[in-house]
Amino acid sequence: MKIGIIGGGSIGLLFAGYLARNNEVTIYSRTETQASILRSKGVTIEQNNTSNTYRVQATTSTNSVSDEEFMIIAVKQYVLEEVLLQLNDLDKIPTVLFLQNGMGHIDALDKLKNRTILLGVVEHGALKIDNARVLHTGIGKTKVALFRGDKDKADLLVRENTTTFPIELHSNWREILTSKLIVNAVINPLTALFKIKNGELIYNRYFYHSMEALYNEIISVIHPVTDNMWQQVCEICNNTAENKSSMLRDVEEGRKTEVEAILGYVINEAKRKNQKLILTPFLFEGIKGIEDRGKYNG
Ligand SMILES: NC(=O)C1=CN([C@@H]2O[C@H](COP(=O)(O)OP(=O)(O)OC[C@H]3O[C@@H](n4cnc5c(N)ncnc54)[C@H](OP(=O)(O)O)[C@@H]3O)[C@@H](O)[C@H]2O)C=CC1
Ligand SMILES: CC(C)(CO)C(=O)C(=O)O
Repeated sequence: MKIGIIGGGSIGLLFAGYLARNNEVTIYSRTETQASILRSKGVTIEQNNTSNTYRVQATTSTNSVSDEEFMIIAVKQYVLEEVLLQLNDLDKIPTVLFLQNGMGHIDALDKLKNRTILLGVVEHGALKIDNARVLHTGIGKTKVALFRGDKDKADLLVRENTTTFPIELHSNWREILTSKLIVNAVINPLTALFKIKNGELIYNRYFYHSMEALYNEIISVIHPVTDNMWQQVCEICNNTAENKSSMLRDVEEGRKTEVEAILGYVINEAKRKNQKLILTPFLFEGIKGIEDRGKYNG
């Protein structure tokens, strides 16, 4: 199958490498510099002292899409609007899969003309090393569900399921996104503000208590869809113990974070339900403050 991936960051490179084992993959990167490196070197996935390189095609996202059957959108939520406008002929791709954290992208999907739209959540830890290499820091799952269109298209992706790159099909997109939202609302802001790897939230009893308190506040607004949500949060911390969350990495590199799509969404839901929150707005302001300080420090 021909698969396109928009975004050559941690998740884009991880998906490109694993999917290139059996498919023709093209990465649509932001810069021609990265595209040219990818064309000549391929994508290398490093994991547990092993390193595997896969051949891919690459071009920039300002070009028209080719004749891919499947397009995976692996950019941050806050550049999504710009990317969807920029990419010529995206409408022609039959199936598009969105992998963003948070819930900020859902409203934009109705405007798209693609026949099948899938939503996915990624529980892997992945860290881009350079333009062509990614470190697979934690094996998690990718959960995929149909937003609209043809369910058989999701099966095309699920057949790529392996032990190092598990892919599961779920029946309800809202359920998988809600669970992931709770995970990110708890893990990401705490790791970003405390400057710790995901595992420390469970190994350090003080951080663990902070995480429990935040979890209880978040689930008072966003009700879990499974009985074992707390265990799931802890399991993800454990599976990605050596990983820096995407929000911590954004903060360290002075980039904008996805806090608006994650905690911003929780705060809006609380307002809508007339609920008062304490920890969530505190953390939201803390992360926005760090983003703002980045601007002044150049
Ligand atoms: N990393 C992780 O462990 C996890 C990430 N996620 C989610 O996956 C999504 C992607 O995250 P992640 O891969 O970590 O983010 P990264 O910041 O590593 O990658 C995003 C990529 O998007 C590229 N990009 C930005 N603008 C454009 C554009 N106009 N055209 C093409 N590419 C563009 C960036 O290019 P450039 O570098 O040139 O600016 C960058 O390579 C996020 O929603 C994140 O929350 C979910 C679970 C785990
Ligand atoms: C699963 C987790 C918490 C992995 O770090 C993630 O989604 C992120 O960092 O954004």
